[in-house]
Amino acid sequence: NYKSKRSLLETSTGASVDPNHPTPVFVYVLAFFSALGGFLFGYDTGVVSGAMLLLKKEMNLNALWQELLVSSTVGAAAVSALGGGFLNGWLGRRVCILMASFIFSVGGFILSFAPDKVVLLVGRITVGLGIGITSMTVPVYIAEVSPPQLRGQLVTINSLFITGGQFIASVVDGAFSYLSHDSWRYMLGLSVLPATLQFVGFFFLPESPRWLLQKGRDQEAREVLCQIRGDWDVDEEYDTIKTSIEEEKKEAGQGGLVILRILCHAPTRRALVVGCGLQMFQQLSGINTVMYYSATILQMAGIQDDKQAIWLTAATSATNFVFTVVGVWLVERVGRRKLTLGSLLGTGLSLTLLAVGFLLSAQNSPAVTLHPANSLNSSCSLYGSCESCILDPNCGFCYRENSTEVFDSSCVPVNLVSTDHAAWGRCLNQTEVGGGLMWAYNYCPTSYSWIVLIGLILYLAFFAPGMGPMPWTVNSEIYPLWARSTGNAASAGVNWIFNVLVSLTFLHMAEVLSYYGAFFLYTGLVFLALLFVFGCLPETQGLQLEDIEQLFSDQLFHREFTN
Ligand SMILES: O[C@H]1[C@H](O)[C@@H](O)[C@H](O)[C@@H](O)[C@H]1O
Repeated sequence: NYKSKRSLLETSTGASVDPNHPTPVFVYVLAFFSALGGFLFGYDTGVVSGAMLLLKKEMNLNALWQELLVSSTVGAAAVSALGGGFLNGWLGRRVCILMASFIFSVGGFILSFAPDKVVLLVGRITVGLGIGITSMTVPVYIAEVSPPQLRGQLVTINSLFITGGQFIASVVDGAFSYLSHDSWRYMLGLSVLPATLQFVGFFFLPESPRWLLQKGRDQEAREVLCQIRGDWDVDEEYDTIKTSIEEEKKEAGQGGLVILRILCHAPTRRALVVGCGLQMFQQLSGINTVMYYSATILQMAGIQDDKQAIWLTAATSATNFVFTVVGVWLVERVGRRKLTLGSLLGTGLSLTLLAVGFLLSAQNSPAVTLHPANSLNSSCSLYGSCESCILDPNCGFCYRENSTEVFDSSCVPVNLVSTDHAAWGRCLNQTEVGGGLMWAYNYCPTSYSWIVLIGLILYLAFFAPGMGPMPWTVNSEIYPLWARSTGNAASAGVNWIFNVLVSLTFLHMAEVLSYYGAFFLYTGLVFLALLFVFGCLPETQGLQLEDIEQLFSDQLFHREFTN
């Protein structure tokens, strides 16, 4: 069974894994420069929301262009992650990282000097191409240079840099939003700095010894191993990698498309199912929806100053970042499997709480009491409650409130240039109106907001240590060397494809199912994920990469997991 197989593996390679042996500082340097790729991934996906608030006014962007500028990056990342597998196997991890940081720098320049929206789109696509390659290469590189007992932690640091990048992006968005003219150029262009740092750094850093050995560059591989293992005896690790490459050649054959060989060879096929499944479920848990709509969620919770919205997003990404630190700390203490299972359970319960909060708010949604004369030719006038009003992206809720109730409320069209105001009427220029008049776009005043707020914080606290980083960490280790680039490319591609799908469908889904329906749906998906992980994910902690394939020699869902 699984447990005895694991202990067998531990004794077969245990000799080379001495947890008390000091790890050379050089490995941390490698991990740091690689994880700058994670930082860029996080920064460039995170910075766009704040930049968009300014861009849509300055460049007069309609909804389609806003959507294009946000989603094109994620779409391009999907394409380049899939293509990155081939580049990775062919040119090596180091050249791919150099290439990605170069692409990031070029993208950053294009974005900061963009004269119009078309050039902006080119810049966003360029940056996306960099993100895709980075997202699949960096975890592989870190996993391949790390000693087994530190591998989980070092690869998870890359995820910490992703959430760190998202956090810094939201702080930069907040800071530059005070400089009105052209400040989006700084927001989007700042990523050139870490990209250049990574490019220069990687000029001096070595290629992965495993890739070198696979390409028959044995001498170089041995030199790199000596460099990254300090005064350890590298003979055993060197021999294990070499033998496993030879065995792999015999077992899985050599010719043909790698993806077909992965699919025809049962253990790698199972690993691919696990890897892609984890990445799919990560996105289906709704992380990016929760992060993106966190400002709205917090507004519902009573913080109604629009100027603060950008800082509220920073608070959310800070929470995501801080709890990823917990993941880095736990991954080598409790292992990948328990961490992921615990995280999913907590995420599912928090989503239930979020959904219940939204449900109670919807059921107690304030009624529309005023129907201004000129609203009759707009669809907004048809809605009878705040809930149905705000689910229509063209409408907002204009109202007064005292300490106990909402009154004098109407549903009116939103100003399409700035959703901070109505298109006409009492809430046309909210700042001048005063007198207790409020404008709510995307949310309703509710007294159940505290449930939603607690749900949001718990969601991030549970998601960030496990389901955030583990799909990346596990994918970096479950494939044998010959299948590693392709396996990671496929699973990273799945991650990006589901990222696009979830973000493009959320608002439509909310229109049909309302917010609580959408969150109940995510809850259901998370419980499915729990079953999937319970049945399929073996523990890879502490094992040498070359031994992990054996964990997939049994059927998925049929294993006896005692861990
Ligand atoms: O692991 C990361 C992380 O959790 C991010 O916060 C999220 O935006 C990404 O989509 C995900 O891949």
